[in-house]
Amino acid sequence: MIHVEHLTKTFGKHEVVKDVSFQLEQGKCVALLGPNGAGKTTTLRMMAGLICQTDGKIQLPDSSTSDVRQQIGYLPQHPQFHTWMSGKEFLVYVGQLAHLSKKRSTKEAEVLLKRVGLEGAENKRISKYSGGMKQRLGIAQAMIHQPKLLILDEPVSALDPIGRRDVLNLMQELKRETTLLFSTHILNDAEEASDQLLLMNDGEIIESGSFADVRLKHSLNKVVLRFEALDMETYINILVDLPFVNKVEEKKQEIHLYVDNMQKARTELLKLFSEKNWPVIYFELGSMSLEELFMKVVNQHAMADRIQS
Ligand SMILES: Nc1ncnc2c1ncn2[C@@H]1O[C@H](COP(=O)(O)OP(=O)(O)OP(=O)(O)O)[C@@H](O)[C@H]1O
Repeated sequence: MIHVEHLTKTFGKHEVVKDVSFQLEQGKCVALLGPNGAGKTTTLRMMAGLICQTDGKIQLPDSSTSDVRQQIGYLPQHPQFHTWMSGKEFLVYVGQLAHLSKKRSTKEAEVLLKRVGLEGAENKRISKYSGGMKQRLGIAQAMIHQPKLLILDEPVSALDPIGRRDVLNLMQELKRETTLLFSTHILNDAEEASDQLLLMNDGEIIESGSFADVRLKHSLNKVVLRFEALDMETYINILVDLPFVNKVEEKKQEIHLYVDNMQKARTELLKLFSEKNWPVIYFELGSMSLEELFMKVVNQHAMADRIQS
């Protein structure tokens, strides 16, 4: 376990990370989500040992090493490379900065270049690399000293769809061997790549847990239906009279039902579809897009803050 306890950072009078506590289970991949300015980068930079916290502590698995950076690999939001170097030269150089011998660093570099899919490009100058290749090289440099925790700050936000896909696939592989914490504001990427989320807003963690649990907690009493045949009126006229349905909305080719009780709605609707032989092609319970969920939690938090003050 990696424990972050009461982490706080103040710049001048501005408290940008406010008493943040969370735990990262070893071998998990966790997404740190939040709007611009929420405090994600500041939190990650404190965890990476790049800036000092004003208060609180970060406890890593191996407490015997005094320099936490030996246990942590970090990819900054805007990584910088010596672009006149080749990918391999750069990795060997970074490995030596992380106190590996030249021999060990060269060996690790060769293994990592294959792992991140830069085989064949290892002797090419970094200036000739695409954005996705640079990002994969950035991940390799963060892993050269085999850290226990890999921290990636916005690893995919600046990439085109192909680069994004490559890096997301790589993250899927890496999470099998190291704990991974990455920040993003691309919600679908977060859900695809990670097991858990930490949602940050205005310097605080306002939601955490698995995506499934968070979705369940904030799910709406709403059912979305789509039918193969588009005679919407017929369906709506029947659905609107069901005792557990409060409201029916027609949205493009979907019918949205707002219901009292999700369990009852599920059972009764399935019975109805079967009795009437309705050609249902889509049936979703408690639906809310990730964006809606994100906005709901952030707005609830802002509202609670306003009421308190
Ligand atoms: N060195 C600094 N000095 C003063 N204020 C800072 C410093 N670094 C960050 N901040 C402020 O701290 C707040 C949080 O910034 P941070 O970069 O951690 O947010 P973020 O969630 O990573 O945002 P983004 O998604 O835009 O990168 C912002 O208001 C920012 O202006």
